[in-house]
Amino acid sequence: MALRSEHSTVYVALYFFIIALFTLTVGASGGSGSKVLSLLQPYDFLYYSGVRAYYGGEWAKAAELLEKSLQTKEALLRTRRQCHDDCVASGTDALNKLDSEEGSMWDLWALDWIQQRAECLRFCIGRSVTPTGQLPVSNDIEYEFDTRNPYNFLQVTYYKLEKLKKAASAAHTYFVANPSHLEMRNNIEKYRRMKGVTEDDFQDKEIEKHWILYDAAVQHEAFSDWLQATEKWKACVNETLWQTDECRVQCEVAPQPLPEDRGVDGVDGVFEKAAAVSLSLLSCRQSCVTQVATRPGRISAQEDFLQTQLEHLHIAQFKSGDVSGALQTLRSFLLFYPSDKDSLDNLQLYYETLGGDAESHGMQPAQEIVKYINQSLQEKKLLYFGVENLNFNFTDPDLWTPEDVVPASVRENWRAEKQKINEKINEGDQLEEVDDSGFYAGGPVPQVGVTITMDDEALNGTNRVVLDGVMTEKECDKILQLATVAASLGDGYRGRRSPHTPHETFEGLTVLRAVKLSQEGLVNQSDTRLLHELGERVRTLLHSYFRSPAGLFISFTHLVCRSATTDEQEGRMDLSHPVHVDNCLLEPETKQCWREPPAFIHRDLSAILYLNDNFDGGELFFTKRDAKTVTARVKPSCGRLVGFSSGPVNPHGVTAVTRGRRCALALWFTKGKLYRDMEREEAESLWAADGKGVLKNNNEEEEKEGSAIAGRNARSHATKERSRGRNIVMESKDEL
Ligand SMILES: O=C(O)CCC(=O)C(=O)O
Ligand SMILES: [Fe+3]
Repeated sequence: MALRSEHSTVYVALYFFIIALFTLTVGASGGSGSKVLSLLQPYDFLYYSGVRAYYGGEWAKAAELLEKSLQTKEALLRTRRQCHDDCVASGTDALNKLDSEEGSMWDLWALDWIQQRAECLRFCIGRSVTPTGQLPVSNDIEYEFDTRNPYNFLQVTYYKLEKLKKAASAAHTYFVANPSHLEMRNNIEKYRRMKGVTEDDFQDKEIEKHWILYDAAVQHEAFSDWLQATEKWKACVNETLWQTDECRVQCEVAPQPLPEDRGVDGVDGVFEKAAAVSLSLLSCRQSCVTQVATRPGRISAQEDFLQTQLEHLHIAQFKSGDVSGALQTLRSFLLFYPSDKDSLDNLQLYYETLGGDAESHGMQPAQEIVKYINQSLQEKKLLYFGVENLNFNFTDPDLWTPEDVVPASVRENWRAEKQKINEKINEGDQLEEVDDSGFYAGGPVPQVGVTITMDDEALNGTNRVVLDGVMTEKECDKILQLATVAASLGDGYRGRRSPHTPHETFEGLTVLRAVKLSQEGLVNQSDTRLLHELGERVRTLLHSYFRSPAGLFISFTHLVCRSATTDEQEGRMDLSHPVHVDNCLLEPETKQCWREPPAFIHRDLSAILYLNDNFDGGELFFTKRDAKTVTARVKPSCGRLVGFSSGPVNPHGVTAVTRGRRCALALWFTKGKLYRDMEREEAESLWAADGKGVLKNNNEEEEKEGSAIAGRNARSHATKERSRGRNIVMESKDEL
């Protein structure tokens, strides 16, 4: 990627620029140099120095500087926030005069107020931060911190310093924001197997509290624990409001780029310029809604984030018996959506239950929500005025904005855009059957005894196939046995609730884990070899059947068993695996599929090899892009293989497993060598290292067990080709 190599140039330029500024600052401070040094230094300078130390192999220094850059950035945000609060508290004088007798000089009092606030902030921030530390950082540095890249450097640095717990935490922190980073996933697996590292060490250092609360609330809901759910949703709403406020304050106190000057042709007088500055500020504040609602590692924000929380809170309160609380939350929600039919019906129901009306119960909407909405509405009014009359560009982050706030001309533009989207959706309907994966079903099946049971036509779709006879009964038994033993030994997934439904448990085994277990003599080695070989068998079959235009590499293999729990299973409405597409995020409403993380965007071909049929439910089904219209169903049985291209032509899910245990070997293939399964190669090299390996070790540079970590680093130099362009700054820091 061009961006990556550009970075190094940017770094060098940035480095000299910062050095020059830094030297000037320290030089100018003369005798009071020590005072300057005790102030907050520029965190971009610290980061850059840390990166330099990293490349120089000065690990202790690199760790110190990188840590300090993160801490300094955090301290800078806190300082600005504190100064904002102090200056707001002490700066009411000039504002009061706006309402006074001398109101005729309102413009001067307003300017006086602005000047006082500016002076207060300048003095306050200057007490804690060096002048260079106050300068805005470049977009590149912002990008580095936003994508948590300092943790990418830190994880290798800690590893070199043998601080494994810290390394595990840094790796995890980075991975949360970069979930499709394969090398980091591999590293994390390695840390997991290292002595002295425990599950608790995988801590996200940058985790935001509202996401913890959100996930906890959803969990409590899944288990119908309504009291706990209420508590968590309440805390989540408060935390979301607080985070939004934090973000909004930074719009005021952090340096902002001035709106573009229209140059020599510019006709802007002072008021036009001031209007542009104020519109930028308001737009920045509004964008905080999106910022707070975007999970790390995701590109898009969660729509209606705060409003969704209120809806959930309302239901949790009602279910836990707090009807007054539910009524108050419902009234808060109705401020956003005053004509929402379900909410109005519920409101009526509450009035009837409690008798009287809301006022008679003192149930006003929450004050914070009232304030939030009033503030936001006023900002939107100003912003839309700017859009209509001052050529300002503004993207409204909210869906709840009332129509009458938006000027007619802007609404007209929206309507035209919506029309375009509808046309696209219709196009999407027609495109539904078009697959641009490059696969073309219908090739030969090169294995004796394997038959084509269902093709595209029988499966009602594109690039889908069901093959039978891929495994013998004996082979199925062997792999089922392997799954059972591994689960009883405690694989990572043992006894875990399924990530998809609370009514099932989930066990999983990878090839590498199986090899390790067989090395320890805990499972049968021939079973492990079979597990490995099946990957190759399926690859050969599908490569041929789908007439794969290029090489096909195994990207991930997972032996997965789903078991019905002992709870009540009757009348289950949920799915064992909700409808999804394997390589993109399906949005059934628009029939779009977004190829962005956390989807596994490198997956090109999917395969599921079934091992048994002695369970109830658990059928695989394909749907249209609406995720509702079922186009085909497949009942699992031993040796049955389903193969399909991983893209948007093949949304699929699994019906609830209501009795017994359903086991299958899931395999994903990729056309990009870059994304081949490194764990598989590691497993192969373990066999080779044992001296008993008949398997080919594709990776000549791979080091032997015991120095596998160092080996990966050595190798990454030798395989620059593979990693180039994937890392922002350098190849070798990614993979251990
Ligand atoms: O087990 C199955 O039949 C399908 C599983 C699946 O779709 C997946 O893991 O992505
Ligand atoms: Fe899938």
